[in-house]
Amino acid sequence: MVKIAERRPVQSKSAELAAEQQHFDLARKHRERARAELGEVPDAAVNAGAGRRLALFRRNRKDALAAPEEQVAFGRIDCEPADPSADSKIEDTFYIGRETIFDDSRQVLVVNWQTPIGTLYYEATHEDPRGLQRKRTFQCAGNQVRDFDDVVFAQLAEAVAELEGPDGALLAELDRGRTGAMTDIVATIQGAQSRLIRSPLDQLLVIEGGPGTGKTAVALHRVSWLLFNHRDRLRPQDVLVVGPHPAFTRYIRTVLPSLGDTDVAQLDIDQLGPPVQRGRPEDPQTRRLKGEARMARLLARALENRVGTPEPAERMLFDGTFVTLSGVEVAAAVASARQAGGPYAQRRQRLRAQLADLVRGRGRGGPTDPERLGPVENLLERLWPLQSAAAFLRTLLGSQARLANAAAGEFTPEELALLHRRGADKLSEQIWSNTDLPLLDELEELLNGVSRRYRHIVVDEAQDLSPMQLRAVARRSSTGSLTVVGDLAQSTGAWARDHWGEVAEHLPAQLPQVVVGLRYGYRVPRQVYELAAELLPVAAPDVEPTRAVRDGPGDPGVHVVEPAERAGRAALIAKDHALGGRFVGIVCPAACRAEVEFALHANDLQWGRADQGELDRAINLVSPQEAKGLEFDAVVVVEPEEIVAEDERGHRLLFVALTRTIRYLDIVCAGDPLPIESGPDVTSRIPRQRMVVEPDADPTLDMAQLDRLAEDLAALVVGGAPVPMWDEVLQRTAALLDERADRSRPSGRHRRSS
Ligand SMILES: Nc1ncnc2c1ncn2[C@@H]1O[C@H](COP(=O)(O)OP(=O)(O)OP(=O)(O)O)[C@@H](O)[C@H]1O
Repeated sequence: MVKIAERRPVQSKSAELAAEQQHFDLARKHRERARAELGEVPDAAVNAGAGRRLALFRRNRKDALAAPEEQVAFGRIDCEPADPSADSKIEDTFYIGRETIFDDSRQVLVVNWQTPIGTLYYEATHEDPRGLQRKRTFQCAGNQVRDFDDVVFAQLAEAVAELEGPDGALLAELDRGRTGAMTDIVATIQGAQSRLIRSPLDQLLVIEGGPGTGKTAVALHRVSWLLFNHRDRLRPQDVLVVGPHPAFTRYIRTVLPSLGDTDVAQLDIDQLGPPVQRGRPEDPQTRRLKGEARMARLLARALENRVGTPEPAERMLFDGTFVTLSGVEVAAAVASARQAGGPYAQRRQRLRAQLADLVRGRGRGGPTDPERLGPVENLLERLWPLQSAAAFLRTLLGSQARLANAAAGEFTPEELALLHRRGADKLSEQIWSNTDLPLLDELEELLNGVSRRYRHIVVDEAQDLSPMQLRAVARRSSTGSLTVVGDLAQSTGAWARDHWGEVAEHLPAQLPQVVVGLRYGYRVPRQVYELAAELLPVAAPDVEPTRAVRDGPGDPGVHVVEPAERAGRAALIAKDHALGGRFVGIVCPAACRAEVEFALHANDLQWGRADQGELDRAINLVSPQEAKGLEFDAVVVVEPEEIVAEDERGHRLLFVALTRTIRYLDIVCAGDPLPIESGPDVTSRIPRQRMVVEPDADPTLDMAQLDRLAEDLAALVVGGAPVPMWDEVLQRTAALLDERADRSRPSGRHRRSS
């Protein structure tokens, strides 16, 4: 089954490299043979369905194979000989790669990283070598072996106390330039990470750890490992990965396919609810209230309150024949539908069937033909109205009386006032806030039952989710098997948490709940982490700092400037990094957003917008909230005091902003670069930069520049207001421009062509 190699005599490194290259070439030849064979499987199948499944199987297998130019293996392990005293010492050597490769006599040339043998590669340490003599890590260019590093466990045990520090391969990997897409880490998974990746399926596993400890990477590799090792119980379609926002989901979406797992659903938390128009802002108090678990009870009661009471006699006319049902018998049918379990729509069906039976029963003469039961439908609609989640919620929030009825003493009048709002005249024009989405999802469940359930769910950045959002996750779990990922020191927003128990209490409880931490920081360079960690005593005193595994190219740059220079300086620093070929993130608080966009534009720079799920430019503009989970080669943090002011747990938000870089950090500010003392209310002392757009036309402005200016303005409008308000924004903009034109040119108004 496995390749057994003769113990090699000690060779020169170049001879060893040549031998390794020979093995790599051989394995590649057989990988290509396997690829060719997949293309040659005959199409003939017993029927069309089987043919389609066969074609899909072939396509998936082919997609899972690494590209022809990719290296066949990234490591090798040499096991201790079974009998070291025997004369002819034979050792087992296994090459570890992304997929198993056989030669044509079914000898294994490369072993898949997800197998128990692959696990040895990641988890052997000098303290517990797990029967290994040596672990070899290859450095390759494509399939060409350039070099390798060996860890000989016996020697290592003598030489070091701790193996979890970075090895050469890991450092090289961490120094790789970033793009807008996360990549897999199969070649350099660390021991503690490996243990989490292959930890049992049947549990609710919380993976916690500081920024850049690899939580997301581990959770995604865990999905791949579980899919491989639990093929009998888990198919890709049984797994859901939930992220905090669209930019994050886009950022991670290629990792699983690169591991060969193509059909795993990856959604951001707001996609769990029904698809509706979003963009309504919500004040923090209402946001907090709408996230509370008691909202679920309010919705359930409100729905039950919609069920009507019959008249003392319900009279219906069927093709000239009157049928009368007594209010008592109809009420009994309603009561039995109320008591029946299941979603509202299902119980409505049950009531319909009961009413139909009643009108046909005991010689009453009601029609048997379902087509002719119109009057029953009318009664049903009056007693048990059919409704969509959106229509129901709009009506409920728009009615003080309905809210008060559903509150059942569980909400104060002030809280009900926070919930009450006038809905749009038409349902199609209703704009929903993000906090409405879990309410809609809850209603969808109450009305129709959840449509899709998964056997394993990963929830990333879970520390911020409200109880209502967690319920939306929980109801999609069919087994209680979850991987929950997060960092309490990065927990901000209306639902900032200090304990994992506050999250887990809203998740399924049928399986054991286990919290495990990762302690080594792979992303953030030591100098940057040390600066950011100064916030921890204020931001999250109970959270243990991580240990950064590597140094960065230098200390963070701190640029304290006049407010008027702030945005321009940030843009120029970002530009310099981008010209150096770096992937740049400008983490910018809302208060400085307009000035930074203006400065980028003035410098002729294009930028990606995380709020539109884009991280596709060399320079990307990201809010501190959107920055969660993301990383860049270089990060420019604008005005830390404003970031602190943006959230009740503002120091945590700043901690997030400062820990997004893998190499360079620049802070550009007019206030304090590291406002440890300040709280959310102190920023009034930072002079605000007011943007002044002079209406005088630049005589050199050409059509292309005009178009670009228009595009930028349009992007501001799109990101700043919901679609139905665009006209309003544009009219106000026009009025402002008129005003400016009047002020600067007393003799005339600027003219808009009609
Ligand atoms: N074993 C590893 N080998 C190579 N790179 C790694 C390893 N572990 C983590 N990384 C890299 O470190 C970076 C941070 O990883 P990841 O985003 O998973 O961290 P995180 O703990 O989820 O961070 P955050 O809390 O900021 O979201 C990523 O670029 C990831 O690829």
